[in-house]
Amino acid sequence: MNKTIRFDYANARAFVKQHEWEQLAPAIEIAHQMLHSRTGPGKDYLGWVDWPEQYDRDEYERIRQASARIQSDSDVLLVIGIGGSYLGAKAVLDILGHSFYNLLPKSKRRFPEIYFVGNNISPIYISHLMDVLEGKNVSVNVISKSGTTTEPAIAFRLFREWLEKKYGREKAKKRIYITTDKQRGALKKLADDEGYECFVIPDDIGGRYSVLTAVGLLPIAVSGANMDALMQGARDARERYMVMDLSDNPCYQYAAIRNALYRKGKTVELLVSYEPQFRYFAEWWKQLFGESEGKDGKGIFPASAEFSTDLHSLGQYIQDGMRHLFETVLSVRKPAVDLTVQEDPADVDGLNFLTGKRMGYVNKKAFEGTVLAHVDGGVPNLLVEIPEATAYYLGGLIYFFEKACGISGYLLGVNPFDQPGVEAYKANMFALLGKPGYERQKAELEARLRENKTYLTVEETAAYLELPETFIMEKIKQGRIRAVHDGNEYIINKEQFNHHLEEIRKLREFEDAARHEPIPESYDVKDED
Ligand SMILES: O=P(O)(O)OC[C@H]1O[C@H](O)[C@H](O)[C@@H](O)[C@@H]1O
Repeated sequence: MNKTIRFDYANARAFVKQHEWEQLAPAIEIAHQMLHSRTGPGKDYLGWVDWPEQYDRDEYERIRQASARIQSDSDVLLVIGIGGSYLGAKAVLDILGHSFYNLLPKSKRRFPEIYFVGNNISPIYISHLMDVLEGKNVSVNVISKSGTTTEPAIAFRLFREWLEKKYGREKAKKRIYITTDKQRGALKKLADDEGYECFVIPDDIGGRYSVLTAVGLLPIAVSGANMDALMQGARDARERYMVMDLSDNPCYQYAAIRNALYRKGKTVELLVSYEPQFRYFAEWWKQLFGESEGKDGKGIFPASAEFSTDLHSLGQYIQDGMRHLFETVLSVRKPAVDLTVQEDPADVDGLNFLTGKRMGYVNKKAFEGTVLAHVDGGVPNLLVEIPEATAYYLGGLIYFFEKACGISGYLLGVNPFDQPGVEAYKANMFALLGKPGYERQKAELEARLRENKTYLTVEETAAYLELPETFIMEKIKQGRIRAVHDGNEYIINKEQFNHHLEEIRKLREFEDAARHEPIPESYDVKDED
């Protein structure tokens, strides 16, 4: 009989009155109904609810076969994707794998090194990764539901070229695996045209809910992790967290208590772990809750911390700073490996009282002491504990948070399954990059950018004043515009000279008007700082 994931909110109960808790029960029931009868906002994105039961078995088999192929013909798998298209796989790999897996000698490693890329726009990151690939056999899994996300698309261009250079176009095709929409999108079309093997992100599962689909499963399978156990864990969790009754459903209790805390000003939730292997699980969780709840001017801000590391940096704030925090500690009952503290005859650090103690035990005491201190400091503490860091419990944990997030979003009164706010920066970025169709926005945004700057280069000053660069340069050289050398270029402090910008413009008008007459010597735009 499998053990269960434990949720304990005893260290938060002092912050929530009994009637506040009881009053949430009917709201939980409504949220449960909305989710299960598919009547709430975002109802077209509830495919994840029954996915652990209803996933496509044929595709699952194809994932297994593709992973075996990658394991046999590749030293490296590159996983290209961003947000929901990489965080889940990275989280699972980090927890189930070796902390330094990619660096292990080949004799200690049975499966390919795995690197995640296309999750930033950093040329440094990509060129450094290319250095690592020298002399290695590489396969690529490109993951994008929309197929048009900028970061993975740029990375894919670069690595596709890299593969084609190394293997030739035809052989490269056998090393490219695409995970995208079933029918639509640029990536799907490219995959069909080129004959890349394709896996599906179902229409009714959003990116942040997709880790148990091909999105997460292919990289997870390549890493050698047990995807059957992962799915079984999620399946059992689905069953376990189906109960509508708040008093008997830990998943709903988590949703309820965080909502109760939010209502009284605890607007930041810190997901805390004492194992660095959970770092990316927290990143996955942050996207899950951040994109699901942060809208309509509402939502708990999901943040994370790693203890005891961050107790030496953020610890002061958590203990003593603004009281808008609560913590959810993710704990593993039994560490996968343990070490013993050695005796030091000189006892220079005074720690001989720990001699013979297991490090896992010391970590546990750090955790227990911290919880008490933080609760005393006014930080409610929740605990989510898994028996062991295995694929089975991880599958359950993923489902626990996915469902809690959906319910929590409904309690908050938002659509937990859309993310309209993510588009704003994208539209601006496209406009600034000159994407066709964005011409009007481009001019407006560039004007705003110039307006918001303190320092302008010659080029920016020229654009700002709509004057030729040569004119600005000439006036700087004549000493009529004050500028300072910054490396090879001049920069102009716009704020300092703001009241003169108009005069610089006039200077130009004078010149234009009196093209044949000299500019009056007395007109000087130089000024005190
Ligand atoms: O899978 P993709 O379509 O490339 O999307 C990747 C990510 O980017 C977007 O900006 C969304 O906000 C995320 O929810 C999504 O996970």
